[in-house]
Amino acid sequence: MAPNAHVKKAFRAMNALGIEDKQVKPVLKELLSLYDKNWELIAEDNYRALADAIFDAQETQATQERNELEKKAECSGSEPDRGKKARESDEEDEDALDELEPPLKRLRRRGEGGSSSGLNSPDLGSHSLDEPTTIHGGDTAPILLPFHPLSNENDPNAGAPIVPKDERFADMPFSSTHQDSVEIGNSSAAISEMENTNGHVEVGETVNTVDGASTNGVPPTITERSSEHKLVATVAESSALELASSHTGEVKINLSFAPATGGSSRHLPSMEELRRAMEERCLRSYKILDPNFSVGRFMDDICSCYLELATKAENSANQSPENLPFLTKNVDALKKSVATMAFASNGSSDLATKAINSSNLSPENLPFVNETAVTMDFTSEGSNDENGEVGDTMGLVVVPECQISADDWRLISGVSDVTLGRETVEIPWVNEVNSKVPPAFRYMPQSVVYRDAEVKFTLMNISDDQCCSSCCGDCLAPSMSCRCATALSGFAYTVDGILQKDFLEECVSEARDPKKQVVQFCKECPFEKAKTEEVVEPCKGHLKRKVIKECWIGCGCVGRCGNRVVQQGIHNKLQVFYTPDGRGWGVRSLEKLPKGAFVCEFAGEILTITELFQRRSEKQTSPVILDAYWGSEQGSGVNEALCLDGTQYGNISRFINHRCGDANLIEIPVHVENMDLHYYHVAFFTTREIDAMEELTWDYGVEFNDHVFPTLPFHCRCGSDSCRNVMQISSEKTKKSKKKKKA
Ligand SMILES: C[S@@+](CC[C@H](N)C(=O)[O-])C[C@H]1O[C@@H](n2cnc3c(N)ncnc32)[C@H](O)[C@@H]1O
Repeated sequence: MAPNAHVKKAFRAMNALGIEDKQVKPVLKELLSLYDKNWELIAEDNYRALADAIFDAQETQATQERNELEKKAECSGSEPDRGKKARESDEEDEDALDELEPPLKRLRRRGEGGSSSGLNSPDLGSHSLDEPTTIHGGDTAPILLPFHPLSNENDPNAGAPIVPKDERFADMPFSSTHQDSVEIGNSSAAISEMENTNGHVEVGETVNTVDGASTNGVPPTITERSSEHKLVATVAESSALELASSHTGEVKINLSFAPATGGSSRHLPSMEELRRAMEERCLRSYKILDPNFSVGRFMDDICSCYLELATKAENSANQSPENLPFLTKNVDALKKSVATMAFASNGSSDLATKAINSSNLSPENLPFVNETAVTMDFTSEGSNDENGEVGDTMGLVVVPECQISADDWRLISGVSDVTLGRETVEIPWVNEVNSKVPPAFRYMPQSVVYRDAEVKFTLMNISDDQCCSSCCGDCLAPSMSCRCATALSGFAYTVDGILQKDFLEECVSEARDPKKQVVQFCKECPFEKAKTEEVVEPCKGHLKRKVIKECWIGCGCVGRCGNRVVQQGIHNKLQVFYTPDGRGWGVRSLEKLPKGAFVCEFAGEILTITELFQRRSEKQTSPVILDAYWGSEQGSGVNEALCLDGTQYGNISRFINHRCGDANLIEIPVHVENMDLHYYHVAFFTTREIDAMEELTWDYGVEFNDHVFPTLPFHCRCGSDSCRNVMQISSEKTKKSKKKKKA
């Protein structure tokens, strides 16, 4: 059978990148099944997903081959002349590495060749990175943006969440894990990581008006300015690195450490190091696939554009601020900034705003890191006054510290990874519904004690029966009799790193099937006590749960032991997206997940229940109560009854929405560090196979007729057939109509 047109096109696009058919075929096959033959998704962004997948496959293969090489080298290593051998093997390794790298990556790294128009028409063999930085005009390659599946005219559902498959149980039970509501988009209340970072950033551009004579003797990397915001000092550091410059050298981009952060004592990376690192990152983070792309040239282009725009302004009669290139296109940020004041003094604040809006310069491509200052250097005619105040012509524009709100900052910086690089995988966000950005919070991959919670991970308190010191290698190997596993009733995980089928089924039925539930009652419930009401109410009961014990540092096994899953962190491709049906942000999986797969844990501040109640009067909370052992023989002291609050400090799980009864995730207590009954990790696992693009949900355990803290009521839109909110509303209606009839 002749290959269909889709297949042909895909092959052609990959061939254009120098990828052979035999490399394309297996990956395409996999992708087709993963995307359920959705060619639209595969073809999006010039077959970006396919190219990505091929690179990933090549990288995996390369790593494997490299590991094998290393292993072989280790085995055959001989003692004499070690230094020379090591040097030689380093060089060989580098060469081998180069050989193993995907061809496109190699090209990009060395600046050999490239295409002139992205994936469709590569033109290998054009500019080298080492060439003079004079490439302008139309031959710059397009930058492919991160993959955000968008709905389109033909397929309005593309990118929309796939409604989870039903997996119903009769009569929805009470669950003792509660989740409070989080105010959507209430970013001003929460502390933002970005705000924090912003506190250190000095972002500015200077358009100095110094004539040629006055610049004599000033090194080209030094910016002339006299702002009270001390950008001069920042750039005048001898450790400044010149990143790029315009063809004529009039415009430069310099990078230096801010002196206040002690940056001057750091190692100053070389241009080559920086370029390599950035190009790797561009490939990884932004999926810039065009072989012609080079960070160096991109920076040079910024300089050239800057010069072009400035020259235009110079030539125009009024030097309109519209022509000033801003490092921000966010109006609100500048409304509050010195920039606005500067223009206002000139009677041009609205023009400043226009200028901001018209700026196409994307700051995400500039190094806006918290310890580093970026400056642009431009020399033209005119003058600044001595105090650095902005004169009548082009002026210094500085966004001062702490003036930009978190939302502004995210808009400006285009931060697309909600984890801020704190997980081993990036988790992008996308909003195809409105212009909202994710709420502000500080991302932390692990829970951290807020203040009083008694959580100790001392080596002293890991008793022998809580670790497997006599194990070695992988505890899941058949010959091992691992204590961690035997402390409970056997291993929860399979060798593939997913939950054992039986274990999962039991967890699900224990949580959802009233006949299987075991509810424990406290003599004095910490929760009821914390309410500080005159009469302490009786305990409402806490669901007993199956728990997992993973191996940890006291154990003799290897880090890759199969009984270490949750502690390895998130590894699947997830995305935060804005739900189209009024549930705010949610999380979906970008790839198919098997049943029983670990997705993420619920990380947040570890609070005592007392702290939770104190906090409740001041802030919104989003707690998960760690009550799996409450009501068992071991009582809970005041500082031992704990919960996790992910509202202000948390991880991706704070975005996971609720679904009544048949959610596709289940939370399972996992002991990692020890078997402390008061603190454990709460890990989410899939209850069934998950499709790519399907939203992930868990049952918060909220009772919609229970208006008692911590369950702040929300109108449930989970859409489940067993929605407790819908049932509750209809039962209330029935009651009301019965009452009416009686009356
Ligand atoms: C932990 S947050 C989940 C993330 C949240 N959607 C957001 O935008 O940040 C919980 C809040 O999300 C909303 N939410 C979660 N599940 C919902 C559902 N099934 N129906 C309506 N709102 C829901 C409620 O406002 C709830 O208080």
